[in-house]
Amino acid sequence: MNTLVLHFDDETQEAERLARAAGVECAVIERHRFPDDELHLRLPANLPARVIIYRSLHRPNEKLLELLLVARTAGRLGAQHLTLVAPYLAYMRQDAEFTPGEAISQRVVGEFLAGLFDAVITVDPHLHRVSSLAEAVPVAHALALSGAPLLADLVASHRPGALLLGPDAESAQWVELAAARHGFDFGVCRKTRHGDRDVAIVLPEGLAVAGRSVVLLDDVASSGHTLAQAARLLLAAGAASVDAAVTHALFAPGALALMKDAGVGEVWSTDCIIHPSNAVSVAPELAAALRTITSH
Ligand SMILES: O=P(O)(O)OC[C@H]1O[C@H](OP(=O)(O)OP(=O)(O)O)[C@H](O)[C@@H]1O
Repeated sequence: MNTLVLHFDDETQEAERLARAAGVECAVIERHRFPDDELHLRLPANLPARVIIYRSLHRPNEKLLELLLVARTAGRLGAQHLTLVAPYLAYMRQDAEFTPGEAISQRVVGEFLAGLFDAVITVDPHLHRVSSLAEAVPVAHALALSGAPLLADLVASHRPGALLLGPDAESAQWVELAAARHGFDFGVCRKTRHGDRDVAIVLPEGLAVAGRSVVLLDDVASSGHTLAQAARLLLAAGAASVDAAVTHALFAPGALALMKDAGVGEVWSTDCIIHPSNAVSVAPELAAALRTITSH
């Protein structure tokens, strides 16, 4: 055994899926919380040269400290090459100082991770003003995969003939990819964000939605307002149905209810973030990405 996947006990299934797909062993990191809230972690005592840490970084704050403890300990226990597989990568949205004094969290967290790991693999990181993951997380191997092909296949099997719609300009990349893969009709809305839970959306001009089965495709659903607002407009314009497919099921409390109230039917997601809407696993893609790193 020269490669091992390490994971925490709340992501056992996902880490095991990855280990199976990659053909490597996996082991759990034991975690105990002391009465004063400090963490006690315990890794397998003898580690191989290559270690992969599986940690999806939604609700990230404590997880980042765990990664510091794990990575430093893994190095002491014999690991020579550390890969972080973080299907959801946190703190990628704040990539600039929009008002003076703000932390540029993407840079700080990216440099923090680069100080711990030799390679980072993630899926659909929310990057805007930087053009590649390596710019945000300056490691030797920074790989950003996309959940869009998997979601496209899912939509093709559940809603053949659907009209695919991206809720904002950013989503055009995923909608175009999915449309090219299966020949869906598609369109991209315009979105203006006024606040965390306040977005205005304009449907694409001239796109006929009446009677169509529409599937909204996006990278993340968080408060659910983007998808809910798009669904309201589509149903008001005569769409026969509106479903939604997202890579990252962040879903803040109340988000799903909001979307259902707006008329969204099915909600599908990848297993990047564990959620009842998970309908497809990214493990095979993550395993393929791992192989490209280990071949170096
Ligand atoms: O469920 P919600 O709370 O509506 O959030 C989800 C939306 O937020 C993100 O875009 P965002 O509006 O942040 O784009 P921006 O980064 O360009 O502001 C993401 O791409 C979704 O479209």
